[in-house]
Amino acid sequence: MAVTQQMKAAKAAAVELPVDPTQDVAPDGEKASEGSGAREIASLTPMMRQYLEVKALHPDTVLFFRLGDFYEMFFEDAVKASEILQITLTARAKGADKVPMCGIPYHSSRRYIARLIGEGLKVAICEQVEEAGSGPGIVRREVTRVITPGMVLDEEVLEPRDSNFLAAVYWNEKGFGGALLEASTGEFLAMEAGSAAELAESLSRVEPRELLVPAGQRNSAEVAQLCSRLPRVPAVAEGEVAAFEPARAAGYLRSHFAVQSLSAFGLDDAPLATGAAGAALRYLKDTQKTPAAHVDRLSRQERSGSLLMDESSRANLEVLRSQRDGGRKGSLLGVLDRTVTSLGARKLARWLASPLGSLPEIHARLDSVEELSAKSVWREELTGILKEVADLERLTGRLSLGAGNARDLRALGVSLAQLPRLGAALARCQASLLQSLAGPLTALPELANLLARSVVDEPPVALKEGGFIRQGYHAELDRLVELSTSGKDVLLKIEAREKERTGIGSLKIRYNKVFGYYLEVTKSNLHLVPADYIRKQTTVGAERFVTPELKEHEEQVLTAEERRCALELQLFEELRAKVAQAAPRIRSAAEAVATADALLSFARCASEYGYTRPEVDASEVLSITAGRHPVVERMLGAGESFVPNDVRMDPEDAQLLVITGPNMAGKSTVMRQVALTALMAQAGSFVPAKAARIGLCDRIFTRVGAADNLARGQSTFMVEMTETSHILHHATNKSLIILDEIGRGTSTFDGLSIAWAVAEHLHDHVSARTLFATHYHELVDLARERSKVKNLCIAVKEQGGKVIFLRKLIPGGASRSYGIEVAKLAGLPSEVVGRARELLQNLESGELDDAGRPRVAVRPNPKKAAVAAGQLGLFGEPVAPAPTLPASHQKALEVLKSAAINNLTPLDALNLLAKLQRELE
Ligand SMILES: Nc1ncnc2c1ncn2[C@@H]1O[C@H](COP(=O)(O)OP(=O)(O)OP(=O)(O)O)[C@@H](O)[C@H]1O
Repeated sequence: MAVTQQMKAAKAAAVELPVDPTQDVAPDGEKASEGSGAREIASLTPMMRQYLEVKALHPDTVLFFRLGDFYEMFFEDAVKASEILQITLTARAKGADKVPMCGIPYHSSRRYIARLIGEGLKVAICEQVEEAGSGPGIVRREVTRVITPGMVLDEEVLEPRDSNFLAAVYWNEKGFGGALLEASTGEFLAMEAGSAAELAESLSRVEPRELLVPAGQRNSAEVAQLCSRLPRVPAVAEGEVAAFEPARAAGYLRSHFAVQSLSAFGLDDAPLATGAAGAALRYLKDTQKTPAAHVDRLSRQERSGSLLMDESSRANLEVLRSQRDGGRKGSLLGVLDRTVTSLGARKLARWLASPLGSLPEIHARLDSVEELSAKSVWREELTGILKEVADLERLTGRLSLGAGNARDLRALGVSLAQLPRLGAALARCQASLLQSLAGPLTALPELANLLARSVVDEPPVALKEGGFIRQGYHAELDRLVELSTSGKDVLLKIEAREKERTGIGSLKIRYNKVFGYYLEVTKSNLHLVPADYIRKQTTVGAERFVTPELKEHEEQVLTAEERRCALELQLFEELRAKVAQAAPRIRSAAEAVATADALLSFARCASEYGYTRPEVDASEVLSITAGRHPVVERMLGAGESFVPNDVRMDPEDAQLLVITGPNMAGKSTVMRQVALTALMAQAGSFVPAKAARIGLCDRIFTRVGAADNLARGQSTFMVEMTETSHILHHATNKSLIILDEIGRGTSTFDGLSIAWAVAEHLHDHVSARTLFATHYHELVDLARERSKVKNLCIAVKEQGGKVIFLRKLIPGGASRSYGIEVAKLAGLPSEVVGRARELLQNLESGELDDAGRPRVAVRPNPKKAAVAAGQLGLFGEPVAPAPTLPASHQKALEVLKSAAINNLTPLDALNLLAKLQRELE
């Protein structure tokens, strides 16, 4: 029977069935036939029916159905999950209709959830919401929350050093609106943009994990455009169309934030951003089943004010991830992230993804880095304190949401206790930014004290059984704890006394839910039982008794225990409310911790990697002395060293640098290092150079390599041209452009023409600082025509027939590409290399064919050529009537004949022969 049919049938009918959940086929074992709805339903247990009802409400999720200590998955969910999670797929049933199922233990569910989320799936958690046996029928179960790639609160599912944003988008003919919401911290941003590309640029800074779009739009052209620019978004979810509707969304946001107008958030004139923000917040509340009290702020994000970069430029420059495997290793972030806290790590990633656009802010960061890099003792001191600070943002988020436990309170308390020390250390600094961080860090002493006094050092994970409130914090709790512990002691005393009184050595005081505490006497000792024992129950080998004294103590012990747990829970809630109240102050402190940690990380890199402070100003100059590539220099093997290079760009005479040089010489490396140096400087970091002057850039554009977007349905050349077109349309005289081998995706002449025209346009109309690497050596001639074009090349030396890469950038154009030498180095078969050399020689002779193309020799088939030559009488009389050749080829024939006579080079003769052969074929 088809699974969906079974599910549909379950929805349609309601029949009481046997209780055993494992028996999900008809009691008689008969196979239900297709379409036999009622019988199919009759074949389900109440549990399976409940499952199917819940699943019908959450069809787009993998449903985790709680059964005892396991989450079980059934039907397609089980098939999918067992494959992804690599767990055994079993079947529950008898007969032919087997229901696929698999399960995972409740206690280790988080890592399984993380894997499913990582695949872009949603997981609905269905829990038992009442005690077993507390009502008639099977226990009630409900979905308590839905975890989606963009909606994660669980510590174990979240990647500590990565942000986890949901991006909601809404658009109409006027433009695009977006909202970014981090469920675990409550961070909430909204923005508007003129196009999908512009919006994607803003969203990409935080690498959102999920895109929320209005229902029915998943496959729209707009979503396709956004997704193609946000390649790291693993999932697209749809939300109710009405939730995006601006007026309704505005009402929803006003009521959530309890404000009259959204003007304080900068959203009163931003209907598209409002629509996206309203839908994002609703999605959070719907999936997490929470009022989302921790989302207590919303801010409008403006594009201006930071250095803009689109996702593909960020990817080309390997800012956050390496292109090799998408990991941090091999990326700029991988090198510069020396942060201690997760807060700092996330902050640093944001700084690199979105460097600053304002000089005072850049200088403030640079001042801080300068001070910290000079004082290693301070760095050590600050690092020591930061090691004690947990993820304040996420802890507060969890606790404010009502999802945290006593361990979170403890971790928060310990962290808060460190903050005044951190504040005091920062207050000693000279740099104004560092000093300004001290204030928020010293603003929470009461909460730190409260948590230190109230929560034990090592609280249990579960709240239900108490045991996490510190002795001395609450008098009534202390009394109850005393009562329940002393009550237990009293029971032990009673047991010892009764053993002695009765002479029954095996007498035991035991407990069960039906009788509470009782005295158990084995059958062989019954004759010793005193008259005041009241018999309660007989079991196989023993009898159970109670006494009035025992019952009185039972009352004390049990009620004290119960009241103690209830009181601890109440105290926990009170503490949690205090944390929620202080959330804005904790967040400011978290922000200060993150900033200090990120600055410290920059300082550590500056001092350990030999970076220098860049001069950043409002000019359009970009001048780097002895610059290095921050990542390549750290990846070189033992014995290798990075060769530093100077690059100077100036609007007067060096605005466009044409860089030529052999393959593998280091063209891409030098261009990327210039872009990364500018980016690092604007992020507030020192740079890998002896000296650097960076005129503030408004954007960095790159067109590097053949980013293969075939998956997006575009050819490599089309992608190249689309990206180039984007650059030509958006670059300004403040931009920095990196163009690597423009035009290489098409034929030589087309490519050269395009490259030339692009360079001319950038020089004449855009005046952006441009680095242009090319293998078209003809472009070197542009410098003769355009005053602001400078030629640079990377030096190589030929020695003993080998090419030695010197990696040094020198003035002038390269004379050769050495592509064949590189191909040889790469291990191409010697036969192929030899043939390539032969062809190259021919091409370089500059001879053109009849169509005006450079002539490429075709290696003749010796046998056919001999026949052709014989037919033409080349070596004497024709052996057969010569074919009539068109006039153009008569000339070739003449040349060939004279070649034979005049002993021209064998290569020329062969070429002519080959040409003739082609004609004859
Ligand atoms: N300045 C340098 N010092 C040391 N090693 C370098 C330097 N520049 C480049 N390299 C090394 O040379 C390798 C090739 O450099 P790169 O990819 O920049 O060459 P390219 O000229 O762009 O080559 P192609 O034209 O084939 O794309 C790099 O991976 C790096 O390991």
